[in-house]
Amino acid sequence: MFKSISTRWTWTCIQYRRLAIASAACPRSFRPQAKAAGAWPNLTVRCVPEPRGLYRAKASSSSNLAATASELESAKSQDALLREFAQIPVERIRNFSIIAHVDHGKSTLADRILELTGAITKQEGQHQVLDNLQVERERGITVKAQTASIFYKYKDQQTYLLNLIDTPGHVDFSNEVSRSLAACDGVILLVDACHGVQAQTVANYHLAKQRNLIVVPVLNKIDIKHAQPEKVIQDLQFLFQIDPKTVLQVSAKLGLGIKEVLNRVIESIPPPQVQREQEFRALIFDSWFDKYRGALNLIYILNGHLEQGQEIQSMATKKIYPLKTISILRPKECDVKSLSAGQVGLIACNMRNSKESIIGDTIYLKNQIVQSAGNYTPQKPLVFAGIFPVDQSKHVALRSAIDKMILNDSAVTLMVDSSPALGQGWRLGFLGLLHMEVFCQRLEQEHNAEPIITAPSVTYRIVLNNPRMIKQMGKNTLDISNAALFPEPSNIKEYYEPLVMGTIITPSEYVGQIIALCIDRRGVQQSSINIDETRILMTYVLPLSEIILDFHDRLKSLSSGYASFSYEDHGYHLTNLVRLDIHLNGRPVEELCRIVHATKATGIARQMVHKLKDLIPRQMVQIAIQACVGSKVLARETIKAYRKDVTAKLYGGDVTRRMKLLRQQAEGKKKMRMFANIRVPHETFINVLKR
Ligand SMILES: Nc1nc2c(ncn2[C@@H]2O[C@H](COP(=O)(O)OP(=O)(O)OP(=O)(O)O)[C@@H](O)[C@H]2O)c(=O)[nH]1
Repeated sequence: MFKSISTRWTWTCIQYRRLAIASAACPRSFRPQAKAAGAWPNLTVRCVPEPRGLYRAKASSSSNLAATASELESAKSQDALLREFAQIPVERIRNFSIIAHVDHGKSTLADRILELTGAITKQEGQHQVLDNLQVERERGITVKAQTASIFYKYKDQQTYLLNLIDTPGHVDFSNEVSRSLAACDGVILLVDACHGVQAQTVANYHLAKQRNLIVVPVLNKIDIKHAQPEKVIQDLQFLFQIDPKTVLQVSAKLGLGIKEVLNRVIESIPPPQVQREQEFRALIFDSWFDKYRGALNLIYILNGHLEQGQEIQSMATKKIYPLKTISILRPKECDVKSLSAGQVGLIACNMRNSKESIIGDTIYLKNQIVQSAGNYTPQKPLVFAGIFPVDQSKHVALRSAIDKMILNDSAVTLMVDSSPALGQGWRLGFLGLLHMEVFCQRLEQEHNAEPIITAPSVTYRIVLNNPRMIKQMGKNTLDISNAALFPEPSNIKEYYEPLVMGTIITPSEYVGQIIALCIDRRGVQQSSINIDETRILMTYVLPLSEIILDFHDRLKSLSSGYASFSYEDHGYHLTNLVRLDIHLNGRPVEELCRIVHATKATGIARQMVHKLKDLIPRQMVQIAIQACVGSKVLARETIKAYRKDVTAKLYGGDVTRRMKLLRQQAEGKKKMRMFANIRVPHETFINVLKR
C-alpha cells in the first residue's frame, strides 16, 4: 500500500514539475491545474521560484493521506485542550523556569516534562526538542531560553496550564536567564547529584531570590552510581538554607520522579499575580525573526485579554500595530483566538526589527493608558569586538543579518565603527567570549554571513587632563573599547579598568594551583568558605580583561574539569594601562593593538610577536614584527621572505657577478618591503590573543 502510494506520489510530482516548468506560469495560475489533475483531492502544491523565472512545484499531502487514526485522535484532543486553554482560570496557571549549572540536565528534564504531559512523543524526546538551533545541537549547550505551554492533569483531576522555560546554564548566556525570570513566579533549581552545587548554581539561585521567586530544589542524575544525593542536599542546606525534606530527587534521563516535580511546582509556586478585569497590558520577553511574518514577540500577559484583530501599541516607540496572529508554543506553534492575563503567547504584528520589537517593552491596546510592565533591563555587555563585511559590497546584507540576530539576542549591543584596513563596520558588545563565538556562528549558519571579527576587548575608562580635548569631547571621562582610539598618554590623567566578582567552586586538592592562577591574573581574594570536607567556594575580584579569553579553560585544565566559575560585574578601579602597538615593517596594524596593564606589557609583547610569527604566512618580502609602547620597542621577530635563486643561471664565472645579482635582489626587496601590503589572515586577529 505504502509502496504504491509513494510511486504514484513521485510520478505525480514529476508530472506537476514538468507542467509548472513548461508553462513557466505564475504560481497562482498553476495551482488550480495541478490540483485538478491530482489523484488526491487534498494534495497541496506549492510553487517555488527557480532561476530564470520558472517555478518548481513542491507537492505535499495534507491530512487524510498521512493522518493515521491516532493522529486524528490526538488532533481532536489538541482541539479540546486549546478550547480548555481559553477557559483556564489564573489559579490554575503556573509560570516557571528550569535553572541550573551547565550540563546539570535542564533540557533533558524539560524533554521528560513535555513527554509526560503529551506535548511531544517519546521519539521526539530523544533529541532535546527545546535546543532547536543548529549551534545548540553542534555544541551540545543551550544558548537560547525556550518556552513551552503544557497542560497537566493534577491529582485533583483539574487541568493546569504550565508555562515552562528551559534556560541556558553558561554564564555568558545569563541574560537569557534573567529575561526568562521576568515572566515567572518560581524556578526549578536543578542540581547534578554527582557534581553537586557549582558556581552557576549559586549565581542562578541568587538571581531567582533577587526576584523573590519560589525555588523548587531538585537533584538530578540519581541513577548514576557515583551520585551522592545526601551530600548535595547538605550543601544546599549549608549554602542556601534549603530544608532537606523539600529536595526532590529525579533522573531526567530515565524519567524517574518527573510527576513529583510537576506536582510540587503546582503546590509550591503561586499562580501569577495578574488582573484579568483590567486593561490589557503585556511584557515582551523574547523575540525572533520569521522570514514571512517579520518579528515574532513572545509576551507575558499581565492584565486583561488580547484577541485576534485588535490593535496594539508599544510603550517604547508609541507605534500602533494590527495583530496578525496569536499562538502558543507547545512547543510547536499552535494558533489560538485569544490570550488572557497569566498566559504566555506568541504574537505577530508586522514589527520588523529590534528597534520596534524591544525586549522588556510593554504593549497595550491602542490609545489606552497603562502602567509600564518594566521589570526587566538587559545585562550590560562586557566584551566588545569589531565586525566588518569581507568586502564592502556585503555591508547592507551583513547589517540586515546582524539586525535579525540582535532581535533574537537582546544582550548584544551595536555601534557603528570604521577601520582604515577593514572599512565600515560595527562594534558589537557581548557578555563573554563564548557569547561572541556563538553569535558569529549563528550569523554564519542562520544568515549565511561570514564577517571579519576583530580581537575582543573590554571597555576601559580614562580621565583626560588636556583642556583642549576635554572641550572637544564635551566631557573629561571617556569609555573606550577600541584600543585604536586610545589617546596619547600625555593627554590622560587616570586609567580605570572593569572588574568582576568571580565565584569559584573547587575540590580542595586543586586550591593551590587555582589561587596561583588567580594571583597571576591580578585577582584579589575576597572570601573562602568550606562547603564541606572536600569542596571550597572562593570569591575573587578579578580584572575582566584577565578572564575573558582563557581563564575558564585554564581553570578547567588545572582542576581536571572539576572547578567551576561564574562572574558578575563589579564596577571599575584605578589602574595603570599602556597601549601596545604592533608594527609590521614599521607600519602600525590598528586591529592588533591592545590595551594592557603596564606590568604585563613586556610579557604580552613577547608572546604576541612570537605568536604572530607563527600565524602570518611567509610572503615575498621579509616581515619585521615589532611590539611597541609609544616609540619603545618591547619585542621583535622577523619572518624571512621567500627567496628566489637569482644566481641560478650563472655557471661558474667571477664571484662579483654573483654578488651584484644578490645586491640587486636585496635592493628590490627593500623597496618592495616599503610598499608591500602584508596579508594578515582574518583568524589572526583572534588567534593571536589566545594564550
Ligand atoms: N545519567 C544521567 N544523565 C543525564 C541525566 N540528565 C541529563 N543527563 C545527561 O547530562 C548531559 C547534559 O544534559 P543537558 O540536558 O543537555 O544539560 P543542560 O543543563 O540542559 O545543559 P546546558 O543547557 O548546556 O547548560 C546529557 O548528556 C544528558 O544525557 C540523568 O538523569 N542521568
